[in-house]
Amino acid sequence: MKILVTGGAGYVGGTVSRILVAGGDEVTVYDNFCHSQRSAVAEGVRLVEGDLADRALLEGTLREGQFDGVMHFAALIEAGESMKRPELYFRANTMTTLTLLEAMQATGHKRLVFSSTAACYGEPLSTPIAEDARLLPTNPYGESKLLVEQMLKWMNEIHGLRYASLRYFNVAGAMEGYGEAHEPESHLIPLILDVALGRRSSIKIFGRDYPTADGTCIRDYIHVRDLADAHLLALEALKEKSRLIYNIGNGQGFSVLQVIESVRRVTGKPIPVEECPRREGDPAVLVASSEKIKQELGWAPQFGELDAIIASAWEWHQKRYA
Ligand SMILES: NC(=O)c1ccc[n+]([C@@H]2O[C@H](COP(=O)([O-])OP(=O)(O)OC[C@H]3O[C@@H](n4cnc5c(N)ncnc54)[C@H](O)[C@@H]3O)[C@@H](O)[C@H]2O)c1
Ligand SMILES: O=c1ccn([C@@H]2O[C@H](COP(=O)(O)OP(=O)(O)O[C@H]3O[C@H](CO)[C@@H](O)[C@H](O)[C@H]3O)[C@@H](O)[C@H]2O)c(=O)[nH]1
Repeated sequence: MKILVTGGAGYVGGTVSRILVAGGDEVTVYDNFCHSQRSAVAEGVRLVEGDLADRALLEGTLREGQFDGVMHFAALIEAGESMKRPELYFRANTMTTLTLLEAMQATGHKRLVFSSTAACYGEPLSTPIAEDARLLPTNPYGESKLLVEQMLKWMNEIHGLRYASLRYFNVAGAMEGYGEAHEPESHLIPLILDVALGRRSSIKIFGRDYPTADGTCIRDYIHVRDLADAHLLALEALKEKSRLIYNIGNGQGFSVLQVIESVRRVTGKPIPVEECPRREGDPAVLVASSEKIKQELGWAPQFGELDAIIASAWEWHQKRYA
């Protein structure tokens, strides 16, 4: 298949484009490198350097490529930053996606896999969270993605756009030769691994006063390889189905302190911590029910154990900074 991958120089888009290329698909990456490096682009893909806001370039790329599907990863991704600069997130995530949808409509592209997020749910009323749970984001990042989901619903109903919205929980881990390196890094696991490598002196714990057993936030960590598989299944399913919404998580929650303990076990390094106030906009607990995609598409994640996910990230992190 011919696939357009927006944000293909990033962590998840870079992983998925490598898997697509390895499977024989023809991939075009569209990225402006605002949060990534050119060197992260997979070998064997065509690269278009550009901003999603550039309607003419986007439309030209689509018209020329005549893709079988679009995978849309490009976005700003920091919930914490979105609490300080909400306007940035609505422009970068919501408005640019509208530009993409318009360009797809103008060029006859009908299949989209969209990177949505657990942040659409906000503070859940109960866990694990199913897809029909209340959608009430606690930060503008989540809202910027929920607005896209609402646009997608109407583009589907009125223009027949076929889409899959995958609500990822916390993505982690690495595959052979490629892993998580955000620019700049704000995510818990790579930051703790930096401490293990001696690149940082300690890890900040954002909040010890949450209503959880140890007082720190709980998240559901999903291996990037398993997440990538969900994308391939969703793209394939869109040949038959027209509107898919799925949670992608492991169904098990780990607190910030448990993640730090896991890194200590896996790396054998002491990890000094620094207790800090809460980061604004963080929900206390986000744990997925992913039964729907398992039942409907036969998704079967391979990495159930947090230690295994972290071990894969650790292997890659050490090589990257060797
Ligand atoms: N990493 C996670 O835990 C997680 C969880 C839930 C959802 N998501 C979503 O998954 C997607 C990928 O996340 P990631 O972790 O790979 O992030 P990332 O920052 O590594 O990748 C995003 C890529 O998009 C590019 N980009 C951003 N804005 C652009 C624009 N306007 N035009 C062109 N390129 C642009 C960046 O340069 C970068 O290469 C995002 O949509 C994110 O919201 C990620
Ligand atoms: O230095 C740090 C960094 C993070 N945290 C905490 O660790 C948890 C995980 O944080 P982080 O790794 O930044 O991820 P999230 O803020 O949970 O967001 C991720 O996971 C969401 C889905 O759950 C996605 O929507 C986002 O794109 C993705 O960044 C949160 O409770 C943070 O408060 C710390 O205590 N110290």
